[in-house]
Amino acid sequence: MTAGPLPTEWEEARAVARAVPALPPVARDLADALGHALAEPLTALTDLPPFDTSAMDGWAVAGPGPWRLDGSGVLAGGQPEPLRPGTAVPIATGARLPQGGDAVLRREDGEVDAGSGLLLDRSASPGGPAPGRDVAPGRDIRPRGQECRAGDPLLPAGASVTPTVLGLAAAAGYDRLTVHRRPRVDLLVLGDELLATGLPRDGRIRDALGPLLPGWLSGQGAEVVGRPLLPDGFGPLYEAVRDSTADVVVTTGSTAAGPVDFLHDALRAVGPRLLVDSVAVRPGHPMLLAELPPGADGRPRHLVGLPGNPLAAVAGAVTLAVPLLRRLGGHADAGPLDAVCAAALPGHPRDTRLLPVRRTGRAVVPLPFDGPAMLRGLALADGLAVVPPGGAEAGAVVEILDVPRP
Ligand SMILES: Nc1nc2c(c(=O)[nH]1)N[C@H]1C(S)=C(S)[C@@H](COP(=O)(O)OP(=O)(O)OC[C@H]3O[C@@H](n4cnc5c(N)ncnc54)[C@H](O)[C@@H]3O)O[C@H]1N2
Ligand code: MOO
Repeated sequence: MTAGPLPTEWEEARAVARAVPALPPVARDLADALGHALAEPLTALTDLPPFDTSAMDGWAVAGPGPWRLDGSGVLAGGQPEPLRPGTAVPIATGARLPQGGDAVLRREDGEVDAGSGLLLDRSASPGGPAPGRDVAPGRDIRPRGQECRAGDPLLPAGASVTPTVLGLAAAAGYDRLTVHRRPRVDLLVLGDELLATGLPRDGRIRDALGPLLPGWLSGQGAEVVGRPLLPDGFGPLYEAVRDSTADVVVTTGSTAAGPVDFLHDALRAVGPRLLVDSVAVRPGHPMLLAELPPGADGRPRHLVGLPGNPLAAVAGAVTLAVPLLRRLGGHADAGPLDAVCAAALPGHPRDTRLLPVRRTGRAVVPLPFDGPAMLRGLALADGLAVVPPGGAEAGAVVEILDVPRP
């Protein structure tokens, strides 16, 4: 009997997966930039606000009141006439403040005197008008440059482009962003026993990973380009890996030493460098990471081999595929997310364990149905707890790995 490969420690495996350079920068329209990472810092192209702006509906006023009304009003998007001292003009929230205007009197604080036609500030006396009181200069004005000046750094390179980042970039004047290219992934799902539709029958079961993994990986910035179900056997797997032009090939199943586990043979034939060949983690220990021969652009390509048991495949995805894809896509590390254990989390005697957990308040509890072939616990989970060898006691702090949500 031959001994298996020496497993890589779990933290070390994550570090190996992260040790890749980011893919090259590309320009993308805002509408196509979501989920990418910024390849350059986001710098304001304009002052924000770009001009002095009314923060409220009311009147723009010039100097102390009472004020004579002048003009029909300023709406957002309009170009106002200058205001002379002692005059006021109706103004809408977001409208540009007229030159000479030094405050905004809110609609609910002002009253036009029926006799004189003058605008009075009645904010000091809820019972009635208080002629002569002045709204303080600067009141309810958003001054030009309050949020940023043109040239100010808004976000560093490596920031992930979220919906909020798209909004900020648009506000700051951008039509296009320079982002890292998204890693392209070929997902190869292996196993003659797998059915794509219908009920399990005749010893065969449904493929759970074809439906599960694309959403998980694209949520990490990857573009899943191919996802065939491959039959067991050396030939189909070898050809699919050899012919793939994706940045990353992700396989499921065939990592262990069963009679139809051809992944190691196929890899030997393609000629990669094995970077990780099994990890000291449960479930998922037969996972592997290999550097494939370079593609047409000379860049290294990678293969992540995930075990076939579905929860073990997810453990492999979060350990190897997620850090690799985040780094290829140029995303900065978010830093670990920690939580307190509300109850003891069971561990493995020697290996790290990744355990589906649910949040209760600010703490986490383990979920049942956490076997390597099960997804029932994970489907209810808020995250995967990283449980050290021997387990974690109630009150201990553990790292939590995110699970995707819509
Ligand atoms: N003698 C040993 N046997 C096994 C070991 C071991 O160390 N020594 N490790 C076990 C562990 S742990 C795992 S995990 C699996 C890894 O197996 P493979 O990666 O080779 O995967 P398969 O043999 O193809 O399948 C395992 C299991 O998972 C089911 N499967 C596969 N793909 C899917 C899918 N897409 N959707 C749903 N279920 C899937 C498959 O039917 C098998 O039941 O090896 C253990 N054995
Ligand atoms: O570790 Mo296996 O990966 O238990 O299912």
